[in-house]
Amino acid sequence: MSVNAPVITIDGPSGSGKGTVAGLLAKQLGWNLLDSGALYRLLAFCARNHGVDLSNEASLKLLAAHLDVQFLAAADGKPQRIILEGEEVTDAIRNETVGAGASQVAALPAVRDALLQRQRAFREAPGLIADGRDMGTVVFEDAPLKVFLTASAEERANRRYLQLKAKGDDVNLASLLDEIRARDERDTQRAVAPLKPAADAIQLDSTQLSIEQVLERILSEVANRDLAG
Ligand SMILES: Nc1ncnc2c1ncn2[C@@H]1O[C@H](COP(=O)(O)OP(=O)(O)O)[C@@H](O)[C@H]1O
Ligand SMILES: Nc1ccn([C@H]2C[C@H](O)[C@@H](COP(=O)(O)OP(=O)(O)O)O2)c(=O)n1
Repeated sequence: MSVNAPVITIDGPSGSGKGTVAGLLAKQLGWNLLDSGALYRLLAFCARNHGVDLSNEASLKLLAAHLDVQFLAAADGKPQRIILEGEEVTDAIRNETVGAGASQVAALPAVRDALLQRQRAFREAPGLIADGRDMGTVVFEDAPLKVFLTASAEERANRRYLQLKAKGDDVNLASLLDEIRARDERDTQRAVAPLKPAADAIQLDSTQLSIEQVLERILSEVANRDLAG
C-alpha cells in the first residue's frame, strides 16, 4: 500500500451518481477504483448464500474478514467485474434486496472494522477514487479532495428505476422511492460511520446536473489542487 498516493473520495446517498462518476474519473485519470459499497453488498449476498442471518454480527465479522473476492478491471465503458468465491456476481449484487441487506450489515461495527484494512489497501499509486458513505469521514480522512454528491430522493429513485428497467428488472418507482428513503434513514442514523459530509468536503447537488457536468466540476477541483501530476 502506498499511503502517499492521492485519494479522491466520493460519498453520498444511493442513486446520487457516485459509482458512475467514480468509474469515469478513475478511467480519465488512470487511477485505481474502490467501490466500497460493493464490499457491503458482497457480504450481504454471501451471508444469504451461506445461511447467515443479517443480524448475526459475530458470524458476519468472520465472513467479512475472509470474503473471497476479486475486482477485475473494466472493459471499455463497462463496470468492473466482481468475482465472489469464483463466481461472477457483477449483476447479481445490483438490486434493492441486496442493497437493503448491505445497508443492514453496514450498521454493525464489527463488520465495518473487519473491512477497514481491505479498503485502505486499494490506496496504490498513481491514485485512488473511492466511492461510498464514509470514504472522506473515516476510511481516507486525509484525502486531498472529498466530494459529497447528493440529489433529491425523487430524482435518485427515478435514476434507479431507469437503470434497473434497462437491465430488464421488474421494478416499481414508488417502491424504489420508499426503499431509497429507508436506506437513507438507516445509513444516516446509524451510530458508526454514518453517511454525512466530511467537514472539508465539496458538496455537489446533481439533481439538475448531467453526469458530464458533475465530472467537469470534480475535474476542475482536481486541476485546482494539482492532484493529477
Ligand atoms: N447526474 C446524473 N444525471 C442523470 N442520471 C445520472 C446522473 N448520475 C448518475 N446517473 C444515473 O443514475 C443511475 C445511478 O447512478 P449510480 O452511479 O449507480 O449511483 P450511486 O453509485 O450513487 O448509487 C445510473 O443509471 C446512472 O447512469
Ligand atoms: N462506504 C460505505 C459504502 C456502502 N455502505 C452501505 C450503505 C449502503 O446503503 C450499502 C450499499 O452501498 P452502495 O454504495 O453499493 O449503494 P448505492 O449504489 O449507493 O445504492 O452499503 C456503507 O455503509 N459504507
